[in-house]
Amino acid sequence: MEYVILAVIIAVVAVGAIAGLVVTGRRRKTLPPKSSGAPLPKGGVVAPPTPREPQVGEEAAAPTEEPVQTIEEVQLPPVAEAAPTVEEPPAVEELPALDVPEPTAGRLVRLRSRLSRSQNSLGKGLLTLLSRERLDEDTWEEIEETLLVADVGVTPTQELVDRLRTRVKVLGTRTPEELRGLLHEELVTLIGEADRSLKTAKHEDGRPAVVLVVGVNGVGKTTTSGKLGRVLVADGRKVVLGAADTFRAAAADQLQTWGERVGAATVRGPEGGDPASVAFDAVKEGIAEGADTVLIDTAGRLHTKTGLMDELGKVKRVVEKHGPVDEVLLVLDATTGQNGLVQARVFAEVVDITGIVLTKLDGTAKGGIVIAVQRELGVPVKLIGLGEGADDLAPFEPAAFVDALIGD
Ligand SMILES: Nc1nc2c(ncn2[C@@H]2O[C@H](COP(=O)(O)OP(=O)(O)OP(=O)(O)O)[C@@H](O)[C@H]2O)c(=O)[nH]1
Repeated sequence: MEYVILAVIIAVVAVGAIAGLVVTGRRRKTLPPKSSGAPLPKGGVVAPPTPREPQVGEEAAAPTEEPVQTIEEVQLPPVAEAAPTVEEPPAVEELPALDVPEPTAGRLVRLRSRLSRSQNSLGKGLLTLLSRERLDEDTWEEIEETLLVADVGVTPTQELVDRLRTRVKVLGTRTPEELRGLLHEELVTLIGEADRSLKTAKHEDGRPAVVLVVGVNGVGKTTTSGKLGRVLVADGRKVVLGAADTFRAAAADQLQTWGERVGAATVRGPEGGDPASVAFDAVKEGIAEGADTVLIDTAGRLHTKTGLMDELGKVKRVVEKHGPVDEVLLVLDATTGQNGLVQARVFAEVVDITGIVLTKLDGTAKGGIVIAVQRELGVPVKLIGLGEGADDLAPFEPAAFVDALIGD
């Protein structure tokens, strides 16, 4: 019996011990993992903590006070505008290709043969006379006459003959090369040095240079304005033309055609309109377009000096409301000789001429007018017209001109 009681006690103790072990093992398994020191996931990005579920018995969080909007207050997103209807692109009008004017440098050399009439009478004529074996008084008189007929003018002719006489005497025997060199030198000296550049560059304040082209009708004024526009375009300038010769609609058409060929805009007014107003508008347009040069063709169809004075004076005054005029170019027809000089004097009294353009030098033996007109007015010849072609206007260079007259 004592053994039975002992066995029961041992059994109870054993069961108790086993039960204790099972409970401890279960508790260990439910312990939360230690958060501290846990390694970061690759890339160093820590995921945001997941919100803790509210537990029963915990206080509910106070509600956030969101303003309640009425239906009227709700802003609706703007209604997308109706997609624009796709318009057909306008038919592209075929524009005529613009001319590319010839470069201005070396034009006189290219056109030298156009001076053939002056070459024969003035250049070659003088050389033949100077090459005579005996230079007697008669020969010197012939030399003088040749110069006068070529319109060199009385005073310059006298000067030249005197210098030639002295130099030929000093020279003694004369070879054709020596004579050519001597005559070249003396003619260039007679033409003289001057600033022949055209003031056509834009001003520092952005205002375009303004060039007035003046002269009587028929001298080639409009043609010269057109050709000069091309010279400027060839030199890289942006040009606006002003057709202030409102007496003849054809003159404005003519100028516009010249402009269109090189992409220069032309400002014109009604036929018979106020030339000063067209000139003013042309400069205004030039400023608006950011042009380098505004070239204004004026009218010369005036029979009285007072009329001319009034009109040209007004054009200049009105244009100068935009700023000073940079060049006033007087166009003269070389074939009219002394008559051209009379016109030049009248114009010089009305406006300050800054340069002369001698046209039609290709059609005359009177190339000496270049010397006479400069002397007469004290204004340099800046350009010469050597034909009716678009690029037959050349900057005047004395040495190249004399070369062309007497040959190399
Ligand atoms: N041979 C030659 N003809 C020229 C030259 N310059 C102009 N002409 C011609 O001279 C003629 C008259 O030229 P225009 O430009 O109409 O003369 P304009 O002075 O403007 O005359 P208006 O417009 O009537 O006032 C035209 O047939 C031109 O082709 C030149 O250098 N050589």
